[in-house]
Amino acid sequence: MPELVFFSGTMDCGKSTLALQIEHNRSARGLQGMIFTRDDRAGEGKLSSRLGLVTDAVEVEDDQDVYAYVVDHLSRGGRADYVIADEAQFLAPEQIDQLARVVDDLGIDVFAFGITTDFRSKLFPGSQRLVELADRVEVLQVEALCWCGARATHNARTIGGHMVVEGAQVVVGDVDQSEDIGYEVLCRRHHRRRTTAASARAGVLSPDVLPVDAVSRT
Ligand SMILES: Nc1ncnc2c1ncn2[C@@H]1O[C@H](COP(=O)(O)OP(=O)(O)O)[C@@H](O)[C@H]1O
Ligand SMILES: Cc1cn([C@H]2C[C@H](O)[C@@H](COP(=O)(O)O)O2)c(=O)[nH]c1=O
Repeated sequence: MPELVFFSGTMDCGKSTLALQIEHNRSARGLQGMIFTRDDRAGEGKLSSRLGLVTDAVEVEDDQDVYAYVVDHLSRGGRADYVIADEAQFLAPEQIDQLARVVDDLGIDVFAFGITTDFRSKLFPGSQRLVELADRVEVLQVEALCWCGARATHNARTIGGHMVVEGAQVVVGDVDQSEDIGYEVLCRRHHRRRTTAASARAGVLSPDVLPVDAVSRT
């Protein structure tokens, strides 16, 4: 049975790498995939991994009907044995429904990759729809780590290394503290306390370092 699979995790946990491996393994066996992406850091029409691999992809536009795009490709004699959609959190909920239709009406596997929640730990609309519709949600095996060593489960947006909670939901960027605006993956405890690696180093007061009395009053 064809499936809609959502591979989800934090930033920097290997989603794009896995997407490229799936593409490599299938194309090595003569299958032809259709690859969608949106707002990859490497630029328009690219699917890239931090390991340095990159491939061409179809850049999904606002209001684009991805189901119609696949049908049009097939009707022109093209092949699509499977579909990959990276940065799927940036797709509109309607486009996720269209991917589900690719599975159900065309019998094609769709592998979607994306982060589930934004820097405020709120679901992206596209990811919410994927959780609602996917046959399977897969959490990646290689865990990204918080600075404290715990499994990273949340994405923080940082300015100058310090976590911010105001701003637009979509700001394309990397897990890079040298940039003005960057991202850092954290465990839930440190995301809740807004303690990034830089603020921990700077000894910024957080409930982690407050006296027990003070913690019980907060
Ligand atoms: N220099 C490196 N050596 C080994 N692995 C690396 C290196 N740089 C990045 N990685 C691996 O690549 C992962 C990020 O892969 P990527 O596919 O770009 O992530 P995602 O798409 O989830 O943001 C890191 O978690 C790490 O496992
Ligand atoms: C948390 C968060 C992330 N983004 C952006 C930043 C990156 O461009 C992508 C995630 O890419 P990755 O391959 O998973 O690292 O999403 C955003 O726009 N808003 C956010 O809140």
